[in-house]
Amino acid sequence: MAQQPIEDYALLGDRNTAALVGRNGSIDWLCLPRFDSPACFAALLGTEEHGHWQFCPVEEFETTRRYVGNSAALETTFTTSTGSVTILDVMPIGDGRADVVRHITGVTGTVLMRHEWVVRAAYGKVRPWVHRRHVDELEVIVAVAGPDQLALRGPRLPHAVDHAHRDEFEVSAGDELTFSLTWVPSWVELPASIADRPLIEETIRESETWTSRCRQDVPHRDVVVRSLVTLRHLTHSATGGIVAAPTTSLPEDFGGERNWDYRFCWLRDASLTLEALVAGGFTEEAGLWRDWLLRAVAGDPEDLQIMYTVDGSRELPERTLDHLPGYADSRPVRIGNGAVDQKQSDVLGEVMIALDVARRAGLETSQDAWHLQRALVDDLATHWQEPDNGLWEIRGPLRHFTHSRVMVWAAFDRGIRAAQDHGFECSLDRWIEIRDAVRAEVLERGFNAERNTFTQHYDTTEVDASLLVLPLVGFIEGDDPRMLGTIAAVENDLLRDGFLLRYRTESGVDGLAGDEHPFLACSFWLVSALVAAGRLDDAHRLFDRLVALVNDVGLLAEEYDPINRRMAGNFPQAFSHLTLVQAAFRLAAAD
Ligand SMILES: OC[C@H]1O[C@H](O[C@H]2O[C@H](CO)[C@@H](O)[C@H](O)[C@H]2O)[C@H](O)[C@@H](O)[C@@H]1O
Repeated sequence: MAQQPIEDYALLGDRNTAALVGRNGSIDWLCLPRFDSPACFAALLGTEEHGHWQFCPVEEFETTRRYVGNSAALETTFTTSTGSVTILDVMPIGDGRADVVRHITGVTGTVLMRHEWVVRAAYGKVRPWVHRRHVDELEVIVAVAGPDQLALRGPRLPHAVDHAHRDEFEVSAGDELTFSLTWVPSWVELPASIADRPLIEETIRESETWTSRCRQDVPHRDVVVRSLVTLRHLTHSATGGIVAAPTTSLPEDFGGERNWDYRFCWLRDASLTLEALVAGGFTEEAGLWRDWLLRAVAGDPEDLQIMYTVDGSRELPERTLDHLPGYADSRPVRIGNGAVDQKQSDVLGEVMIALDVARRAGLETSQDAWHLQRALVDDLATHWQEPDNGLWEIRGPLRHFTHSRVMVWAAFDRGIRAAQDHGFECSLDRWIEIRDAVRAEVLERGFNAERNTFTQHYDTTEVDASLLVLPLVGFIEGDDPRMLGTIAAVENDLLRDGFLLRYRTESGVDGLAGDEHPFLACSFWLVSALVAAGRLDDAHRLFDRLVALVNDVGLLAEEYDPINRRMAGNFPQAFSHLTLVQAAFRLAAAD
């Protein structure tokens, strides 16, 4: 099987797009030029035939890897019985182009290396037209398919065999070889190679400078910093849009149908990412995203979507890619996301909280920004009582999810706060009336006195991990007896081998076949809720266990399968990393 375990992948990125490279030196996923463009390497969801780019020893080898400092440059070391070799993989920040540079260095002895380059357009479906030509007197292999042009450069280029390009060569201690892949539109002249050392070093230095701003006093600072770097690499630098993950259809249930495309900007995930970045001291990024938001949701508030593409476009129709067998045979492989048309009433609450957090961190608010927020909250005031699909995007009948109702409360609460603190104009009395009404409604209909817990929705006694957010957004004190009861019920019903499920799939609430694994963001929310409840030792213990789940280069998927000890779902996922950061800062504040 071409595919590696999910945790065996590492992320490369240039903040326009991202690649996943395995411990076997194979880049199995790369969408060019943007996160949500079609993949040219799609072996992650199929076989090597669907596109990959690999350097590795021919003989048996062991792998160790690390990111260079706090950068996204990855150094992989292969050790064989005859010697060792490192590969430094980096994606320099491009301007209208995208590049992957792979710098090979012989460290000890001599190692026979294999090189395999298989390019496929349209997610592994289309063989491009591949030819050799000279650019600036150097030989280049060029692959062209429709709008895409890819050029492979290097000191020795592989040979065409069976619709792939292959080579073998020896690397001895002290040898250095640099290969590069460049993408530009097919109608543009190929630019010069970018594979020079100063540029790689500049890319690394820039990241070191960026991360040095992260405060020192957080537990597991190295893991927190890697999470922040990961969130940064899920942010599209030109537009400020933040993707939920750079992959599609890594399964929540191996062999099952719970496979979704996360290469889009959810208002919820992006708002929470912004809060995490602000908590880490990165206010500039918050400004970039705030401007993205203003552009994306500009227009009639009634047309607000729960997600957009990274440039703020509205169309992301869901369809299946039937030519791909899927990761571990998990089908269908989906691109686009049907949840775009859902009603998720929590979203405006998350947006208003993020904008509040950004303002408090010193980000200036313009009257234009306020007018937009006021229009959105005013619109909510006309339909705040309606049921929705909830934050888990449940594809069934609309319900009154307690978490959604609380986030409706939060939207009004933060709007009122902004108006009172900054003297902004709004229908203050009406907003206060609704805020208080929705709070009273949640306390009456979203709380089950018999079980002493808040419930998943108004017509059930089931619980849901999203209830842990209630004290975190200020709806209720963390040590209120109703919240202590909710934490106890969530722990009782949803802990699986010490990690938290979102909800019990057996209840049938999501209408999908199969099961899912503990959802890492929910487990980090439990850490934060335990801090708020004053159970600091428990919070630290859980945080230590969760942090131990990161892979060898500090990355987390959406879910974790504690039985088989493997990651599940899209990877790396912003939700997991942002809740890790938030939990770390809450622990730091409480210590
Ligand atoms: O579980 C079903 C849903 O799963 C995806 O949504 C999840 O990921 C989103 C992005 O991180 C997150 O915002 C949401 O809260 C999660 O439930 C998928 O995108 C949905 O289409 C699917 O229904």
